[in-house]
Amino acid sequence: MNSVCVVVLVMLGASGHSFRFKDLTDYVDKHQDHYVQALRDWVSIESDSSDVSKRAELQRMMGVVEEKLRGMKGKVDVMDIGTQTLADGSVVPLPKVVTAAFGDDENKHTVCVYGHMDVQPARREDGWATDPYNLTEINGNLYGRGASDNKAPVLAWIHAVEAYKALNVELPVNVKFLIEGMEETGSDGLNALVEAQREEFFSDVGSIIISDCSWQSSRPALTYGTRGNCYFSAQVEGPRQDLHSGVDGGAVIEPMSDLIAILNTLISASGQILIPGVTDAVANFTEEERKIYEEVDFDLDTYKSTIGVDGLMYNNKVDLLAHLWRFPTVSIHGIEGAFSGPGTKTVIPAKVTAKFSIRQVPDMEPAVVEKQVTDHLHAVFQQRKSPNKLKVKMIIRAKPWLADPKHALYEAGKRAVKRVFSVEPELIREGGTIPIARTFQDVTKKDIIMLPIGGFDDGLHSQNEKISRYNYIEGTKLFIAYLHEHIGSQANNIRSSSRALTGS
Ligand SMILES: CC(C)C[C@H](N)C(=O)NCC(=O)O
Repeated sequence: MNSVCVVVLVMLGASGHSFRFKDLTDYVDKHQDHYVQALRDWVSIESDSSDVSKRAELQRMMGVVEEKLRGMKGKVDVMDIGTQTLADGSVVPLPKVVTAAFGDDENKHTVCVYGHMDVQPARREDGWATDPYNLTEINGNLYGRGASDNKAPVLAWIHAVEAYKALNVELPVNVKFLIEGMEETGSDGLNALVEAQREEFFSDVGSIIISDCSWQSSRPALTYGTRGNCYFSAQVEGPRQDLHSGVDGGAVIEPMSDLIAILNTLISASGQILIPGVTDAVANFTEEERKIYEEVDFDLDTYKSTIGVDGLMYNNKVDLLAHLWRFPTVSIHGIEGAFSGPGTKTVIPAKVTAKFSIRQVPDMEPAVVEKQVTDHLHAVFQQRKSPNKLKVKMIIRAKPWLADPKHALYEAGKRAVKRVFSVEPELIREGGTIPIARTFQDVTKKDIIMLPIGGFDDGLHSQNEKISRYNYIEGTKLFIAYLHEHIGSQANNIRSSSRALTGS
């Protein structure tokens, strides 16, 4: 091959499309302060989906996304997904879903970028060093609730498309967006929307991209699996109202004692799930998986110091990663109705409701887990012969998702990572849950790639959540590169190559 051919090939890329990557990334570099300000504006909106008193803010957030996409001249639609019935029976509107389309060239592949605008709760007094809703930059990190999960990644995708348009560079693929506002609480209403839109919005979509997760180390990663989530409430109700522990203590069987006792039968100190049958369906840990885990750049000491603990459940990398990614676990999150303020209130709470969840993996079935957990808790409660009443309810039923990391989409992802970061990405799974991922796979039958830009130490859901300026800006470049590399995989090849593995 002569040098003229080489130069032409570099300019056109493997696909034959011209690709002004340097112009695009220069544009991103020049606009980075503007991108940080956009993130500051978005983080300032308290779009907490778990607190209905914040529902107006969440709706406002969805309106801001809609306006942004309209301003970019996308074909925008706002979809009503109905209402949510709360525990007390009241009904509130669900936040609207915003979709947009950039380009409708039939000769091009169409990707759909999914993201969410809702966040977990955050209050300064939870231990944040800065106001969670005022994005604050310290040493290259941008601190704020939702910064990493998932506002910066959604903005990075929007800015990637914006850069192509601003420089008049033809988008190599048609790009659609689907942005929701209930991800953190189980994507209420979205499953039905995906079903309803299968032959409409999704008809021309070739593949779906999700950037709602994090790297496992400082090395960029591609994610090929997430755990699911069966989230429960267990309520024990006793006296008509709260009692005085001096006046009545000793006479009554306390709801809190009942509740703590049954919660203590969920998981052992060494991490073994004690609910009969729950782990029976878990898929076998294969040698192939073990080999992938061995390749992951993950240091236990760094992990310990990042999360601030002295010891872990497992002391070798492979076992630890396996228990983070592909084995189930039980977490107890909190108790509603319990005294939790400062001071020394001596109350006997009359009604207490525990919240706990089981991160669920292939091949567990939520309906089976629901029955196993409910039967188990009622059986141990019965043994206590308590006069109190127990009610168990499964509130979130999100299935796990698993893809084939050898799929052509992942090859495109690898090339994009290499182009931007000059390293091979690692292939990882994610212990958290993206509830809609599995529905996308099962209902639309489209292939999915998870392309994370969050850092391993971003502190999602925790105090002082952040994303680094580096990850945000280089992540935008990664998305620009991915849109190009995607066509390098040849749309036909992507459409016909092996489908994602399902797991159940
Ligand atoms: C790391 C997760 C996949 C991020 C996601 N946005 C999330 O928080 N999902 C809800 C969950 O509880 O896992």
